[in-house]
Order: sequence, then C-alpha cells, then structure tokens
Amino acid sequence: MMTKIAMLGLGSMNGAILTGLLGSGVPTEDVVGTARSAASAQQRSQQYGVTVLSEEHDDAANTTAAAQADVVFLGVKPHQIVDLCSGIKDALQPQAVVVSVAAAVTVEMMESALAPGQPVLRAMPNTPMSVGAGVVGLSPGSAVGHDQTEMVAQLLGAAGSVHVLDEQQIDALTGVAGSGPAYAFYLAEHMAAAGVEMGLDPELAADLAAQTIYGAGKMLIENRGQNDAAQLRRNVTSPNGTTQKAIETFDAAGMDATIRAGAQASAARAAEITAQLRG
Ligand SMILES: NC(=O)c1ccc[n+]([C@@H]2O[C@H](COP(=O)([O-])OP(=O)(O)OC[C@H]3O[C@@H](n4cnc5c(N)ncnc54)[C@H](OP(=O)(O)O)[C@@H]3O)[C@@H](O)[C@H]2O)c1
Ligand code: PRO
Repeated sequence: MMTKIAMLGLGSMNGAILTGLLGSGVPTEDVVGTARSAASAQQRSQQYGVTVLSEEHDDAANTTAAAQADVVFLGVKPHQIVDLCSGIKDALQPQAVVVSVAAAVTVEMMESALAPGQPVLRAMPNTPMSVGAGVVGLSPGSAVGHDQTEMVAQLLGAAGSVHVLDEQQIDALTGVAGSGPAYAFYLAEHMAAAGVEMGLDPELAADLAAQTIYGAGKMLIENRGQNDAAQLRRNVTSPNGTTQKAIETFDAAGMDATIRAGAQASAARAAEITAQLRG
C-alpha cells in the first residue's frame, strides 16, 4: 500500500521535502498540499505536479488534505502550528502520523492540541532535502510507534540523512543543520563578492564559490572516518603559503568564535520562541 501524504503549508521547507520525496519516486497522486492563498496554491501545484488546496478558496482545505493522509507534514510558521493541529484534530485518521517541521514547537504543544493517542513526530529538516542531500532530526512523541517512526524515517531518508534524537537536542541540531545551509550560502556570497572585488566576472565568481563549497562538502562526506574537517583544511594549507594567510586573517577576526556564536544564537532563538509560544 502506498503512503498517502499531506503537506499542510507548502512553502520553502515542505516544498524542499516534497521535491526530495518526488525525486525518490513518491508518486504525485499520493500527495496533497495546502497553502494559504489561491495564487500560491496554483503556483505550487504547477511547480510540483501535485494537488494543492488553498485556505483562501476553501476553509476546509487543511482538513480535506489531512483526512486522506497516512503522514501529515505541518509546514506553517511556528506560531500557526497549534491552531493548525486543533483545526485538523477531528479530521485525522487515528493512526495518521503528524510530523511538524516547525522550529520551537514542542511535541507536548502539538499533543495537547490533537486527540489523545495521535502519533506525533517533531522534525527539524533543512532545505538541501530538495536535492536529496538534507539532514533531518526526528523526535518521537509519546504515542508514535517505533514502526511509524521508522516508516517516516525511511520516507525522509530518501532525501537526506535522518537522525532520531531526544527532543532536548533538537534546538542544537537546528543551530548546526536546520539553519546551517544559510551559513554555507553566506560563505558563498562573500567568497563570490571577494572574487568580483578582485576583478572576476560575477557569474564566474559565483560558479567558483558554488563549485568550491560543493567539492569541499563532498570531500567532507567521502573522508568521514579518515580525515576530519580540520585535517582536510590542513591539507590545503601549505606552510607560509596563500591559504595560511587567509586562515590567519579569519582567526585574527575571531571568525572561529563567531561561527560558533552564530550557531548557538540560532539554537537559543529556538528556545526563546518556545518560551514565547508557552506564553
Ligand atoms: N525554511 C527553512 O529552511 C526551514 C528549515 C527547517 C524548518 N523550517 C520550518 O518550516 C516552517 C515553514 O517555514 P518556511 O520557511 O517553509 O515558510 P514559508 O515559505 O513562508 O511557507 C509557509 C507556507 O505555509 C502556508 N500557510 C500559511 N498559513 C496557512 C494555513 N492556515 N493553512 C495552510 N497553509 C498555510 C503559506 O501559504 P502562502 O504561500 O499562501 O502564504 C506557505 O506556503 C516553519 O515553521 C519553520 O520553522 C523551515
Ligand atoms: N529556518 C527556520 C528559521 O530560520 C528554522 C530553521 C531554518 O527559523
């Protein structure tokens, strides 16, 4: 039996997951999405080739999509998740697994808004799911079965590496991996800008930055268990050569501590939003 999937809120993150799922062979007929505006629903439907219902068009869009599904991904903003859970509560099949991808929204917040016993997973994915190279943390709720967690892990595993972990660790995973692609894109932006400042054509500079970060990422993956990031960096750094000058410049500016502080600030912001949502 094919798994029927609902994606409530088909924006950047659920869209990235959907791209990964479709790329791994999930049939378009098995997915129904929702969006708030009719225009967005139409655009997303054309983009992905799946049915997308809009709330603007039909108040029952989310309940209609949720009622048919074995797995329901919630991809709206954190402050909307609990209301969305309350709205779909009575429409869900009792064994449907509700998977929220929202930062900061706890399992307990979702379980309180859903029927007792509804299986829940709190996920923290990242957008490279769209190219089959994502990361996703999964924290099981109190009523989700091991087989159900495995089923969702397998579904998502086709688009990235899945890590089942205690909910206490999910903000840390957010700081490293959920927000992490933005750090790499930020690096790419400024590597390319430096190239342009040194006289390179902007398109060439962007290509050089993208391919360099892609290649470095591929090396990190292919060297796992043999050479770690620090060793791979040393391998590029000839004594008294060009790279040494660049790394010394980064160190002098405190970039190592800045990167750690940035990732920690992301995690701290998730905890802060959780506290705000608790009121
Ligand atoms: N972006 C990331 O890298 C990332 C990574 C990990 C987790 N997340 C989490 O993913 C969630 C969504 O973030 P995003 O970046 O994907 O935001 P987004 O691009 O703004 O997507 C939100 C989507 O929700 C839709 N929506 C709003 N209200 C709705 C409703 N009542 N019913 C159905 N759909 C509704 C919006 O529709 P319209 O298009 O019509 O407005 C939009 O398609 C957040 O909770 C965030 O914490 C994001
Ligand atoms: N994007 C979401 C945010 O910035 C959650 C992790 C990545 O809040």
